[in-house]
Amino acid sequence: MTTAAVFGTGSWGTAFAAVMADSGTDVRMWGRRPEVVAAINAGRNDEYLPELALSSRISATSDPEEAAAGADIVVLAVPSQTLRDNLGTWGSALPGNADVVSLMKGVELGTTKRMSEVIADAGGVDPQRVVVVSGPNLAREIAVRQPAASVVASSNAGAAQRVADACAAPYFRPYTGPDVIGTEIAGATKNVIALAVGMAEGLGMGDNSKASIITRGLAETTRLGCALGGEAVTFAGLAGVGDLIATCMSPLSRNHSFGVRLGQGMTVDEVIAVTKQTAEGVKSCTSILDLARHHGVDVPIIEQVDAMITEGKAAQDVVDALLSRPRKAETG
Ligand SMILES: NC(=O)c1ccc[n+]([C@@H]2O[C@H](COP(=O)([O-])OP(=O)(O)OC[C@H]3O[C@@H](n4cnc5c(N)ncnc54)[C@H](O)[C@@H]3O)[C@@H](O)[C@H]2O)c1
Ligand SMILES: O=P(O)(O)OC[C@H](O)CO
Repeated sequence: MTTAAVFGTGSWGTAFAAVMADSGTDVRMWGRRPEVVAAINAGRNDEYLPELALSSRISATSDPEEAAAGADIVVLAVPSQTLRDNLGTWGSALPGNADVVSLMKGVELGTTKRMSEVIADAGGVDPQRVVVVSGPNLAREIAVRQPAASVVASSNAGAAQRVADACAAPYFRPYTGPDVIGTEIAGATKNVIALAVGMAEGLGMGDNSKASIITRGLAETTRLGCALGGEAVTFAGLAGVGDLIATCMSPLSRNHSFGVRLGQGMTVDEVIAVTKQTAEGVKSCTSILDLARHHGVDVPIIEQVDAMITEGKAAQDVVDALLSRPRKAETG
């Protein structure tokens, strides 16, 4: 019997806990808010996933030691920019022999580290034990057991296989792979492209415009990921184009919805004020742009999203800037 600990009781931490429970894995969740912990122990997490009745295989605690004790797999699902501080607080509770899974889709501000690098760095975890799960996995669809697939990536094939075994459910199909860098860059960057697509939708643009941003967004995501050491094939797969389509097209995506509001004319601060959950692209656009500049990669859409988020550039000016760039060959 596999036992997993899930750190983070938000949408995806809870939905992934439910997937693992449906796979036959016992799950203990750690949450910082006592009312959410109590709700989970009563079989619900209504604040994040009101449609989900939790399995009796899932329990919760506010004590990180209790959550992690004896876990074969530790799953991390807190907002990306909080991971380092969290690991500083409870990283020492993680069992030395557990596989450590990142569900997070962000790049750390300041350091430009991917989440697997932060886990190794701040959690003292051997990179051979780090696994990344990423794909078209909108939590609210998974919570009602709609079929979806995902990528379980690790440089250690055994670790990827163990995690895939612990989350394979009748409606959730994990595919293993070795490309940690590509999987993480694809997951973090699609959030930024979804902000741009949402912004276009908010301006009243239709499917041609959105498909154009998605496709050119995939081109710059692939360029960046490959420059960092990722494999091009990853960007054509579930963690790449699969997640990009889901996030850019779905009203369930927080990043997409954030972009729609910007396109409708709200300011960044106004949107933040009405956004309760994590929209990772809002913070990671700057760290991803920093990564791209450091590696000399041209990322015009990410650059414009960053200007919209950090400088308050107007949505229409973003569109004008993108359309007035010098023309070039599509593959260039
Ligand atoms: N929701 C999805 O559909 C989905 C799917 C795949 C991946 N992800 C990724 O999973 C990660 C988590 O997203 P989510 O949807 O669960 O977010 P969420 O906003 O629903 O939940 C975040 C959780 O972290 C907690 N939290 C917030 N600040 C914290 C802090 N400083 N310390 C500790 N805990 C803190 C919140 O209380 C909440 O329990 C993100 O990187 C996201 O991109 C989300
Ligand atoms: O709601 P978002 O925008 O964080 O996207 C959720 C997932 O990453 C989709 O796979």
